[in-house]
Amino acid sequence: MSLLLTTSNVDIYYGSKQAVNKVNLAVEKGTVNALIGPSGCGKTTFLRAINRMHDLTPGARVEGQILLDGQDIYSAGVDPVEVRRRVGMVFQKPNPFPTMSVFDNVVSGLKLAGMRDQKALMEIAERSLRGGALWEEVKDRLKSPATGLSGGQQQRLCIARALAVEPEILLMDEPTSALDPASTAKIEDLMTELKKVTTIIIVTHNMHQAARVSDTTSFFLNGDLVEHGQTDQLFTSPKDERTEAYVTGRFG
Ligand SMILES: Nc1ncnc2c1ncn2[C@@H]1O[C@H](COP(=O)(O)OP(=O)(O)OP(=O)(O)O)[C@@H](O)[C@H]1O
Repeated sequence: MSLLLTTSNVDIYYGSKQAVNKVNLAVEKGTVNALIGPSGCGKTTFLRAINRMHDLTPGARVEGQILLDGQDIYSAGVDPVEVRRRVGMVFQKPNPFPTMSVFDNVVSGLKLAGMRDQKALMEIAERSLRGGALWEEVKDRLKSPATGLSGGQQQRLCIARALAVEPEILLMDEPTSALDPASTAKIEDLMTELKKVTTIIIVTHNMHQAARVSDTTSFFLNGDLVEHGQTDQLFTSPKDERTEAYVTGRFG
């Protein structure tokens, strides 16, 4: 295993309000890492810092250091667009581009980057849709509108779209919270496959989901990273009494 992402003393502010305090976290390549904690504890705020999404939020500010493969993604001269290619994101609600076909959704990032070779685009679309466990369901309707897919299929399409540009990290912000149990199970199964090609950081409200899918878990409370560890250890023998209270359902 090798370290892929390291955050050092990361503070995040919205105006004068501090939402994340001095977070130090190390993520190994090829793992699934869950961020858990009660509503408003800063999970999403921290996740969005990892691909410079806060650049787009007026008043938001990130301090400290986030190293991706040894490079500080906030240092001068680093292009945020390139950071977002290296660090993809899947949101709570599936958000395929509504006017585009299934195929065009998957290859949209590559086309934007200037790729025109149809054969290469088709190969990447197939590989990405297979990666998103969606190929068999859509291979005969690649030119149909993406909005014709079910919610669960749309979310797997968004995963395929993220995979098409070969991200080193895939951020997932409660990716199954808008889905039914069968679609949720498909995406949970998929995560185990995805870590062969990328590294996942997932925000989830669902502790059972964190326990099922992740290798490590980080417990956040009031903007602090209270405890980080191997998922089994964190759920069965937490070191901090606040973690124990949360994982045993005493609050949150
Ligand atoms: N754009 C924003 N402007 C101002 N404050 C914000 C903004 N986004 C989030 N916050 C605040 O920052 C804190 C952390 O919010 P965040 O969404 O990161 O929490 P969370 O743990 O992801 O919560 P949830 O589980 O409910 O999604 C909260 O107090 C929230 O109100």
